[in-house]
Amino acid sequence: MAALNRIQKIASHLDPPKPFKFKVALLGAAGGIGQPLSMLLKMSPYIAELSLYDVANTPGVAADVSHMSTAARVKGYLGPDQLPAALAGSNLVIIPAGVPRKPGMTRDDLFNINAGIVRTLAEAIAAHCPNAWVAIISNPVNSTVPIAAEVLQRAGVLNPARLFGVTTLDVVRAEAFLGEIVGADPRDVSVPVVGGHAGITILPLLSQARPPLPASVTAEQRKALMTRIQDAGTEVVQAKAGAGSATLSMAYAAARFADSCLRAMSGEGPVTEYAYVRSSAVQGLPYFSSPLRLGRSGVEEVLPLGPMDAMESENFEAMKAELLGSIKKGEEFVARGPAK
Ligand SMILES: NC(=O)C1=CN([C@@H]2O[C@H](COP(=O)(O)OP(=O)(O)OC[C@H]3O[C@@H](n4cnc5c(N)ncnc54)[C@H](O)[C@@H]3O)[C@@H](O)[C@H]2O)C=CC1
Ligand SMILES: O=C([O-])CC(=O)C(=O)O
Repeated sequence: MAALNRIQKIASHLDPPKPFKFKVALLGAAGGIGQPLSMLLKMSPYIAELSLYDVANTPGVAADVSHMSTAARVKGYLGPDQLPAALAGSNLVIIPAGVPRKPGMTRDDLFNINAGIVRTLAEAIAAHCPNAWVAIISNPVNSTVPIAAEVLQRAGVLNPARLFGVTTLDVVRAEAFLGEIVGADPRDVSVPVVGGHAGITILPLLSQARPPLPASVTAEQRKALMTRIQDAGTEVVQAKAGAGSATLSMAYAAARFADSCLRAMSGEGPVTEYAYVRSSAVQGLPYFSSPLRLGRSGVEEVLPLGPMDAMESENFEAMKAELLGSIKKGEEFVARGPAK
């Protein structure tokens, strides 16, 4: 027994427990993404307090998740009156609040409802946790991130190094699909995915994939893989046939993104992650998803996109007008002010 205790003591010294120190707020916690994401976040070794906010059903979700035997303390908050308390002291705020697509819709078709939701939530963040890192999942991401940025800027608290559009699901899908093709564990696969988060603005850089695509893959098959990654959200929307869009894979992707943020905040850097951020990576496009080096203070460096082959360069040029249009649409929405 004494020997076992000694071994346990040595082992815990070699692998010290993670600091359970951060408060993470999840806005939209009772939804299709919010519920499985609540569960995954409750398992994070970095989270001391998990704040679950929604306009419906949070007491049940919070009660359920709080019974998991992991360290994070869980609190549920319901409705706008409880939003300030949900946010106060948060280090990271994750936002999957808003409506999802149905078959036949584009992400931009969600703008009219989700733009107002993101604006309201960003106003509350500016007032109650202005230094938090903010990760936006709500679609259309290409516009909702500029909306949040404009709100935070008008409140005088914008830190572009801490505002992210979550595009991790595009990377996760690229890894899964390439893993299938090359017969590798997706965890050993890497594919940069840059640009934005809708249709052709999603640009997988297959020429930089590791392991590389086999030489036997034809240009046509390469193009088909690129298109599948770009349309993967629609693939799920159609398969769910009216019951929503990706929720489980999105929760997985968001948990992975949150883990990267919390590792970076903890100083366990350098952490490399992809996200849609305000940057000067591409001339004429104030927001772009790039590989990022994250550190304690947020984005410490926007990393280069790297070389593109002819097909990728063509797509890169083709996406620019659409991405800029979506950015401007978000910015103009905030400039117009609330509907009278
Ligand atoms: N960035 C990405 O890669 C992805 C983004 N999405 C987007 O995520 C969003 C959420 O999707 P789901 O969870 O499937 O939708 P859902 O409808 O299942 O859940 C949304 C939740 O947001 C809540 N909500 C609505 N208004 C709110 C407000 N003002 N404050 C707080 N909560 C509010 C609802 O009560 C609901 O619980 C959609 O806009 C969807 O398009 C979905 C998948 C991937
Ligand atoms: O496609 C949708 O509407 C949801 C989404 O963003 C995705 O799955 O990538």
